Amino acid sequence: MKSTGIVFINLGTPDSPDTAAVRKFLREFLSDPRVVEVPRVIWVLILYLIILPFRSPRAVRNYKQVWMNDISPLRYFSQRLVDGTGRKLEVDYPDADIHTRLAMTYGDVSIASTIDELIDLGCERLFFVPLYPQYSATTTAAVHDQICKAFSAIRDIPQWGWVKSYYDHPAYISALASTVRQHWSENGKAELLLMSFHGIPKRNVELGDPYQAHCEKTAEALALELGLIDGEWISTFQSRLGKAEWLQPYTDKTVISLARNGSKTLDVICPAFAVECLETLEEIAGEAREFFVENGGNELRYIPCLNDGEAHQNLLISLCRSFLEEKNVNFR
Ligand SMILES: C=CC1=C(C)c2cc3[nH]c(cc4nc(cc5[nH]c(cc1n2)c(C)c5CCC(=O)O)C(CCC(=O)O)=C4C)c(C)c3C=C
Ligand SMILES: [Fe+2]
Ligand SMILES: [Fe+2]
Repeated sequence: MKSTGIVFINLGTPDSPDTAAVRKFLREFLSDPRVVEVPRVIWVLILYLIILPFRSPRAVRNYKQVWMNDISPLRYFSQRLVDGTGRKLEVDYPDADIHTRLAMTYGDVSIASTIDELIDLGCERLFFVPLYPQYSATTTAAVHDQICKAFSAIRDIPQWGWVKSYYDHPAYISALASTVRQHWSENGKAELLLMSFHGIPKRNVELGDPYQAHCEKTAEALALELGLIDGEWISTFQSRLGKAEWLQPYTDKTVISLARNGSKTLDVICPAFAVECLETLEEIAGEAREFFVENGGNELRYIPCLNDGEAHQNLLISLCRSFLEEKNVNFR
């Protein structure tokens, strides 16, 4: 088998929880036209005059709350996930020469430099796995853009493939269901399971982004797998930015209204996030929990992401399998 490079890609994260690093990360991320589809001239003004000066200090405070010694949770768990999956791949494919890497869409390590490194190592085949179960132009297409941009500077492009989405993959749904069952066995079952997905602007969906439909399919498949009936689960969208309408119902408003209407216990899972990050640890396990309790709830129990668990590693290997086992590649 020809040497194969497998690149798992996550969003990116600041190098440290200080103003300079957070500003640098937000500037790169929020300058991508895939992420913010506002006319450039207007957006540059908003970004440099409002978002970066006012959001960065708040983001720094939030990142400080979740930082793990010298590393962000997103980088820590993503790296462990990729290292564990790489070790498993060596066992599953002992005769193959497979190199696994973690790359980030924004910040280090970039997709372009990872591609260069793998080609230098002799990889003739490359496979990319964006760690986003649900496709969105804001995340998955941004990864695709960078892969193609990197290849545009390369003369002899390797054979390559990618995973577009895996929102209803049986191994993904069953891995999520196992974490929920594990949580129930340790903590008991709350009155309601809330599945909170990262939001995107509503307009993106109206323009054809399939993200909302993918999230709904994940939520329905997970509820079905867990045997939950209507009224025992709900799905919502978190992390909105700016004044425009984002996908609804909003997680924060839902958590508050559930508590005000008498809910006492709530289990929350964030299926769109492969690993823990600011948005799960600070926004859900921190802020949403406070909202729930301040408004009359007793307990919001956060269910961890799939992180570097074995079920997640097996899922990623399933996503790579057809590419790894393809026999008739490079017809030349
Ligand atoms: C799960 C998929 C994600 C989608 C879809 C997504 C869309 C999206 N995000 C923003 C703005 C921000 N996101 C931020 C953090 C963040 N976003 C994701 C994932 C998705 N984003 C992750 C995994 C993280 C955490 C990164 C980390 O370091 O832990 C942030 C920065 C933090 C903050 O200030 O809240 C912003 C800003 C937009 C505008 C958008 C779609 C239009
Ligand atoms: Fe985001
Ligand atoms: Fe957030």
